[in-house]
Amino acid sequence: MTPVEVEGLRATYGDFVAVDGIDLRVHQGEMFALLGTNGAGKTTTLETLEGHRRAQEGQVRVMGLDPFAHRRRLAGTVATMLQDSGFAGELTAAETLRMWQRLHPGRQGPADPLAEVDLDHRRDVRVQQLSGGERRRLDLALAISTDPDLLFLDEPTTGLDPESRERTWRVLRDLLERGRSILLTTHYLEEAEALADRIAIMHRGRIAVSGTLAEVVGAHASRIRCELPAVPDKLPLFEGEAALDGRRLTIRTRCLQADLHRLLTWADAEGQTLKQLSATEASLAEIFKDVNS
Ligand SMILES: Nc1ncnc2c1ncn2[C@@H]1O[C@H](COP(=O)(O)OP(=O)(O)OP(=O)(O)O)[C@@H](O)[C@H]1O
Repeated sequence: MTPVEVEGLRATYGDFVAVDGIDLRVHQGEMFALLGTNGAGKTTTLETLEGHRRAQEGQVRVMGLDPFAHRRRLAGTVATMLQDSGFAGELTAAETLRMWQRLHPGRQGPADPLAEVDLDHRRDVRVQQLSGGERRRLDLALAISTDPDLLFLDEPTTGLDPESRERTWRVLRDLLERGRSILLTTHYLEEAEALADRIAIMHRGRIAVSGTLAEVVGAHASRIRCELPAVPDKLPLFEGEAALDGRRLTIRTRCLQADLHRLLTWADAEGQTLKQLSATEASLAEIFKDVNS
C-alpha cells in the first residue's frame, strides 16, 4: 500500500486558493520533503492529510483511507507533529507523554521516547518551562512514542540548535531504516538534501518542481564560471546561455560537458588562460530561488 496518495488536491479559505490541484505520493520507507516559501500551502496540505480539514476537491488517501473520515482509525498508525501542539503548560514532559500515549493507543515505541530525543534530564520539568527547542523535541518524542508507520512532521527542526538538529536527524534516519515513511515540511534546504528521498517545492499552492534530488538538480541548468584575461571580441557558440560581466563569464547550460569542452578548446585556440574556472550543478538553493522568482 502507498502510505500517502494525493491527486488534484485543492483547498481554499473563502475565495483564496491556498492549494491549487497538487499531486503527490509518499512511498513506504521513504522521506518526502515538502519545501516552499511562507504561505506556499504546505501546512494546509499537511492538515488535510492529517484529517484536520476535508479535501475540498481531489482525492486524498492516507494508508488507503480518507483521513478526514477515518481520523480516529488512523491515529494508531499515523503520527503527526504540528508546528504548535498546544500542550497544557502545567504538565511535566513525562506527564504529557503519558497523557499522549493514553490518547493515542498504538504499538509500543522506544522504551524511553524522552531519552531518544535527549530530554530524559527534563522529564519532570513543566512544558511551560521548556525552551522552544526542547518543546520541539518533546513533540518528536510524542510522535515516535507509538511507533507509527507514517509520520507527518511540520518543520520538526525549527528553532533547534545544531546538536539537537543532528539528534533529530538520527531519530528520523532510524525510523526510515526501520521502514517507516515520513512526510515533512522544512525551510532548511540542507535538511531536505541530507534526509529526503524525494522533494517537492510548492509555490503559490502548486508543486513547481518534484522528484529525487538528482532528478530535480539534473533538470536544472548547471553553471560554468571563469574569469578571462581580457574582454574577448567574440565568444564561441555554446549550447547554454553565456553572459559576460566585464571579464567574468557565466554560462548556464544543460550540456555541461559539451559546453565546458567548447570553452576549453576556444581558450586553447585563443591562448587565453582562464582563471577561477568552476563547473557546478545547480544547488537546491538556486533551484528554490528560481521557483520563487
Ligand atoms: N485560516 C486561514 N484563513 C485564511 N487564509 C489562510 C488560513 N490559513 C492559511 N491561510 C493562507 O493560505 C496560504 C497557505 O498557508 P499555509 O499555512 O498552508 O502555508 P505554508 O506553506 O505552510 O506557510 P509557512 O511556511 O509560513 O508555514 C497562505 O497565504 C495563508 O495566508
